[in-house]
Amino acid sequence: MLQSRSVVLKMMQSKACNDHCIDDFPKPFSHCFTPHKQNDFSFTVREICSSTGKFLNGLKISKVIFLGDVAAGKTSLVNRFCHKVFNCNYKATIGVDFEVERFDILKVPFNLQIWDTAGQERFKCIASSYYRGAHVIAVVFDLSNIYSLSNCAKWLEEALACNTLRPVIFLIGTKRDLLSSSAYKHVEKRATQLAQELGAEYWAVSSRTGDGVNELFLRIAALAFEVSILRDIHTTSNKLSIGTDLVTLKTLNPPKKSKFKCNGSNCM
Ligand SMILES: Nc1nc2c(ncn2[C@@H]2O[C@H](COP(=O)(O)OP(=O)(O)OP(=O)(O)O)[C@@H](O)[C@H]2O)c(=O)[nH]1
Repeated sequence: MLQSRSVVLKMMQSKACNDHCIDDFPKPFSHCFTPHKQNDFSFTVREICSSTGKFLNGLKISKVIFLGDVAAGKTSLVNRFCHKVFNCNYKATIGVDFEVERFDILKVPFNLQIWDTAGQERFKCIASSYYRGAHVIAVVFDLSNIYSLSNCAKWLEEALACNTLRPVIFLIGTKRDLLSSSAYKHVEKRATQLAQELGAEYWAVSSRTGDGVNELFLRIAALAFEVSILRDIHTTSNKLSIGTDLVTLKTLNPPKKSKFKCNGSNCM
C-alpha cells in the first residue's frame, strides 16, 4: 500500500535510530562476490561530509527498487528490515509498496526510498512504471528455487532499460534458512557466477531468522550514499570547474556494457 504524503514527510524528517547510523563503511557479504572492492568511503566523501557540507545539494535521497519472481521474498525482506517482523503467510504485492528509511551516514542525514515491486506477471505493468530513476537495483531470488535465479537477468535487463545512469546492482538470495550447507554451497556457486556476469554484489539472507538483513541494508545505504555524494561533487565541480575524485565515481559506476547476454528465461 502506498504511504500517504504526510506519513512519508514525517518519516523523512525523523531522526535516524542508532542502528541506522553509519560511520564505518559496511562490509560486503563476501569480498570475493562484489565489484565494489573499496574498504572505506572515499577520501573525498569523508572530507566533504566532515566539512561544512557546502557541496551537498539539499536533502540526500536515493531510490532502491526490489524486483524478482513471485514469492521470491521481496516483501518479507523489506518488512524484516523496516518493521522487524516476519510473516510466514504469503500475500501477493499488488503493484508496489513503498517505505522510507532514515539513516545518518558520516553524520549526514540520508533517506533511502525502498520500492517493493510485485513479482506477479499481471502487475508487471504497474510495477515497472516505478523502475525509473533507481540508484540501486536489488534483484531478489529464492535460494530454494533455482528457477527464480534463472529469471534474474531478465528482471535486471528490464529495470536497466528504464534507467539512463548505471545503478548499483545487488543479487540477493533469500530463504537461506531453508537450505542445508551443502545445498546452499551448490546454489551459491551458480548465483555468484551470475552476479559476476551482471556486475552485481551478491548476498544470501534469511528474513525468517533475520540473518544478514540489517547488514545488507546498511551496505545498500552506504553504497547509494557514496554514489550520491560523488555525483553531487561531480555536478558542483562541473559548475565550478574544479577537479574531483572521479576515479572512485567510475569504480562505483562501471561501464554499462556487460559481457552478459540474456536469452529469454534460459539465462544461466
Ligand atoms: N523460510 C523462509 N520463508 C520466507 C523467507 N522470506 C520469505 N519467505 C516466505 O516466502 C513467501 C513469499 O514471500 P514474499 O515476501 O511475500 O514474496 P514476494 O517476493 O514479496 O512476492 P510477490 O509480492 O508476489 O512478488 C511467504 O510465505 C514468506 O513467508 C525466508 O527468509 N525464509
